[in-house]
Amino acid sequence: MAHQMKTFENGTALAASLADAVASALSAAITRSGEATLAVSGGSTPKAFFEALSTRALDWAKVKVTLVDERFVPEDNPRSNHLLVKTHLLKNEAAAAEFVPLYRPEATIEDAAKTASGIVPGMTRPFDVAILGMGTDGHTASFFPGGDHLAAALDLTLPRRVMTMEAPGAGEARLTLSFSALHDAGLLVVHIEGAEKKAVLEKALAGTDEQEMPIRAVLERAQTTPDIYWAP
Ligand SMILES: O=C1O[C@H](COP(=O)(O)O)[C@@H](O)[C@H](O)[C@H]1O
Repeated sequence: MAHQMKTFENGTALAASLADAVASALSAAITRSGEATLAVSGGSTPKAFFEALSTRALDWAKVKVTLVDERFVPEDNPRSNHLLVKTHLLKNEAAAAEFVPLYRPEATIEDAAKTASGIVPGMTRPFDVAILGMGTDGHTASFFPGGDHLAAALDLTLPRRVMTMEAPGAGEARLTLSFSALHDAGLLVVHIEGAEKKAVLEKALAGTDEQEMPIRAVLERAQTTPDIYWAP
């Protein structure tokens, strides 16, 4: 299993180093292509990283930001990942970035996924940067164990798209980027913190069943070797 493990003394040091790496990758993409794309995860882990990244000086007006996954809830819902990104990332220097949400106020989540697939960045070419998280059940993005569309979400022969996912451990119905849209990002990061998640990662690295622990798809089959950022 190929991956780079980057270990830090604490979450603050991790956040600063990850923000520097992401800012550098986005700047390089802007120099190369005139624009850059960034997909970020939600949850509780990325807040300090978002705060640090928001202060990094780069041409944010040329950066499109979207989410790796989202609950099917509007932006003002406290469980919205959009709200998290708006509160902690889209400010300071990063206020100039364009945010493209996965959530769409359509009648059904299937319609929302279809609409989002036509709009969000990363659907026609690889993301410049994708930051994944991981739950203690071994999910990443909204690739949940027992998810109704898990097999299709992890199938690299299927097109890049936004998909729907329902799973016992997911709470609300989810919108998620497919693995095909994430695995070849220019910079692919798995960001985890705490002893419990380190133990989950070690368990994932010791086995192969992706249905049991979908993070294994990233660790085993991503085209881009993931950098794993961890702090206690
Ligand atoms: O449900 C989610 O959980 C994971 C991990 O979240 P955390 O709170 O344990 O950091 C996250 O990566 C994903 O984007 C989110 O929707």
